Amino acid sequence: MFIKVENLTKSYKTGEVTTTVLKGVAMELHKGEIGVILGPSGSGKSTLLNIIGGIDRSDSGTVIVDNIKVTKLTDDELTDYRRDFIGFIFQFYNLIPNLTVGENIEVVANISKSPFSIDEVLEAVGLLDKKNRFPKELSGGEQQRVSIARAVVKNPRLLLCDEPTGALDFASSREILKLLQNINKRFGTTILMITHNSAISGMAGQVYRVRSGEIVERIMNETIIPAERIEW
Ligand SMILES: Nc1ncnc2c1ncn2[C@@H]1O[C@H](COP(=O)(O)OP(=O)(O)OP(=O)(O)O)[C@@H](O)[C@H]1O
Repeated sequence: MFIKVENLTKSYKTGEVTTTVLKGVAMELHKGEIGVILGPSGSGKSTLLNIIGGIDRSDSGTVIVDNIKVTKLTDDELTDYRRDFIGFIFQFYNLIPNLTVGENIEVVANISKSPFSIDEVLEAVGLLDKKNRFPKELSGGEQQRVSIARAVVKNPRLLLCDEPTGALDFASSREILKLLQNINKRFGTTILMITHNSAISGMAGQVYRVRSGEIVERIMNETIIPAERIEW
């Protein structure tokens, strides 16, 4: 199993108040698969994704990604794990405004162990002709495509997407989902994506529905819907 999460718990303490965010979560995902985590706001989706990606730590339980016991890593090992294995895509693109599209991607390629070529990745996201533009000269959908190229260029073993279409209109969202499906096919990248939009779940091999810090449903899709056919 490529991702294996067992009995994961996490609480946050603010002053006297303790909020239990994950209550014994278990999930798994095969190599090369697209998984979706579906659930309402505040249900613990980002916390789960961040622990899998080594941005946050659990209180107890285990996360194993490609045979790496993430929950046992030291802080330094977690930094290497994030840099070498994980690509992150967030709702907001976090591009560096005074660098061009090409340079935004190059920054990541330069610190990667076995990066893809910048032009190959830009071509895959359909932005090769905009390589010398600055982020502010692009639409929101195009900026998100740059952030996908930036996450993919390092040749990550796992791509983690937190509401990647959250800031986009329907047409741009569908383009982004199509692109993620293409990246999964073309580079064989395993993708785990958070959304609160249940229409998106059709494009995934597996869907985990989260409610109040618990997995309440696991759906295995026999047929995967091409993103261009998704409607909402
Ligand atoms: N650093 C933190 N300190 C305190 N509470 C936190 C922290 N991070 C998250 N929480 C709380 O944990 C709960 C789950 O948050 P999380 O972001 O994982 O949910 P989510 O399902 O991703 O929500 P959304 O879809 O709104 O992003 C929320 O009640 C949130 O307020």
